Amino acid sequence: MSYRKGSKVWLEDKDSAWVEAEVIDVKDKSVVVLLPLQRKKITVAADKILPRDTDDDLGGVDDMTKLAYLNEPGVLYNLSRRYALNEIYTYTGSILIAVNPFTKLSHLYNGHMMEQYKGARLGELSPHVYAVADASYRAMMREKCSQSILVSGESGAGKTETTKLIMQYLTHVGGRAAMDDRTVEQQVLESNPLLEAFGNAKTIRNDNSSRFGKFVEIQFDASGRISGAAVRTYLLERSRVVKITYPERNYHCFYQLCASGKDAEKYKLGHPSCFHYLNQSKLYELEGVTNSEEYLKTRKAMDIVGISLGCQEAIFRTLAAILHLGNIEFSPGKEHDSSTYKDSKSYFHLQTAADLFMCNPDLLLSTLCTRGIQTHEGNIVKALDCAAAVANRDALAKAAQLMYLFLFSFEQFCINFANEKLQQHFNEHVFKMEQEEYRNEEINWSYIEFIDNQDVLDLIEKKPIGIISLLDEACMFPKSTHQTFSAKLFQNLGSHSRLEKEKFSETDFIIAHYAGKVTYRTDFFLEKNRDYIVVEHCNLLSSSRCSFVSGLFDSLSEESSRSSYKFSSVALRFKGVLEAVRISLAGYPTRRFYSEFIDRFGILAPEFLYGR
Ligand SMILES: Nc1ncnc2c1ncn2[C@@H]1O[C@H](COP(=O)(O)OP(=O)(O)OP(=O)(O)O)[C@@H](O)[C@H]1O
Repeated sequence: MSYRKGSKVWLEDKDSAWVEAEVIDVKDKSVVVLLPLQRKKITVAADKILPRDTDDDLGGVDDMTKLAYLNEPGVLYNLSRRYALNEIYTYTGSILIAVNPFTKLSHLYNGHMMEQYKGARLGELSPHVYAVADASYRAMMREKCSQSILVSGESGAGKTETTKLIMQYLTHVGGRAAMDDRTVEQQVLESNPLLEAFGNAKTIRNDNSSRFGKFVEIQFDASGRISGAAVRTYLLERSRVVKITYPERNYHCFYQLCASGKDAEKYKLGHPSCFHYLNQSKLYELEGVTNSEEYLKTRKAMDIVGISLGCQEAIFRTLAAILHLGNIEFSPGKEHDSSTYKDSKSYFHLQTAADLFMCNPDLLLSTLCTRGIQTHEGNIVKALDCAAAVANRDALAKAAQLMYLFLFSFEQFCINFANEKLQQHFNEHVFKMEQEEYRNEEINWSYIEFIDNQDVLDLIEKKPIGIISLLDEACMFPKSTHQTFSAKLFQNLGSHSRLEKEKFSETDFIIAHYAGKVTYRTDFFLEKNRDYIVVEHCNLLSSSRCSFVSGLFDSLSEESSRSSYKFSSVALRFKGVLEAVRISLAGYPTRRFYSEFIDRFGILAPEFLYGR
């Protein structure tokens, strides 16, 4: 890009990312710019500035592709100008960007608005999440094939709210007339409080943060009416059950149950401050939320989605058992390095937890304080000291893992692999749509280059030599350790441009992902990949007469809170959006309606203009 005196530009800035500037002198490889707001002149390298749109439309544009310069500062500036006017939605072509308003914008979401967007072409009305939902509904009806809407963003960005709005819209256009029975759509919407009670918790960023991934499927019949729905959840953050720090909370359901009055009494529960798994953070209430009312809402949601009373009872009994389990403390036993319950208070919680789990208290105690080891001579039982018994207790509460020191790395690896897959899908999708548009407009164009992350995907999933294949292979040999796995990894893939060895470790590796480099600790990779479960815990849980327990624990798995933040540093926050912008930029990014174009540039070719 060449600049001239008077060019309006953006200058990179440590504090505010980008500031407005104007070129006042151009030298060989540098330029002198004036910062009008700061009233100073500075000389900077030419690659530190980017061109700025001079068409100063104060309201911003509703589609980024209308920006004269599609670059990061232009995109951010446009979003902020719109945000200032409460315009939270903006398109980038067919992608909708939503900026969380953190306040109720009731004029945006109501029956009247839904009617407005029904059947309207994408882009005809102001950008809105209803428009995206409508476009996919129409595409499904037209093409007779399934459609997917991907909602992504960092924690607190508004994914859950957006998903609910999409569901509300789809139930509006695809809903049936009210019947005397509960409708499928009602059940779909009503399942939200239920999922939130058991899978959401307060975090630093979000009072109601979903600590699990969610895949919502809504099925329609040939006439476009909703015929069924399913919600699949995965990757619950299990470590939260046993460990929380201020100002976060454990899962909402625990506080709800403690505030449930009679039910709490039945399960010998009291104020959350009495329970180790809840009192580590000393924060029990949420602003604007009453735990006892939320409990009733959760129960109602359970009724609506058809969970029987018996099953509801089993679920809450299990939750109560977990809280009692957390209060069992240990002291050294008679033998060296052994442990037992500490005092009568701990015994009370042990007894209560066993009652609630519906298992034998002696079996529960031995499960907590001993560990079976397989040897050539057969099985032997090893006593656990107090610290190990505590870890074992927490592992039982989380229902699988023994230690969580480096626990997250494998999950982080899986999540980032999924992100790579999504990124590839996203690139190809945007790219294909560009192609299609050029074809429709009969525009000559040449192949657009875009960031292809196939090499990262090959590194991870290629057969027979990729990280996953090598890991699977290592898991088949009982003598493998994470050291032998890492050695094999570097031996086979050490020269791959996306893989590096961590300098200060023999076994950690680094992957250069599309969004940046991430270090993985391999310590628990093998165990995790084998889906390691402490045998004693399985035995205890399967001895339980409560059928729900095994189901609940089966479905639990870990999610790394670290990883969810990893890809969301400020610099990477707009990665996906900017990639879409980059693809547009490589093609024909500036789009004007024909009439607008003639208005503005017609004067340059009057003969052509008037000839028409
Ligand atoms: N469209 C919206 N209108 C008003 N408020 C919103 C909107 N979207 C999000 N919010 C507010 O932001 C909060 C966080 O949003 P949400 O829980 O949807 O984030 P999330 O991306 O799902 O976060 P997490 O990944 O932590 O679960 C909501 O509780 C709500 O207060």
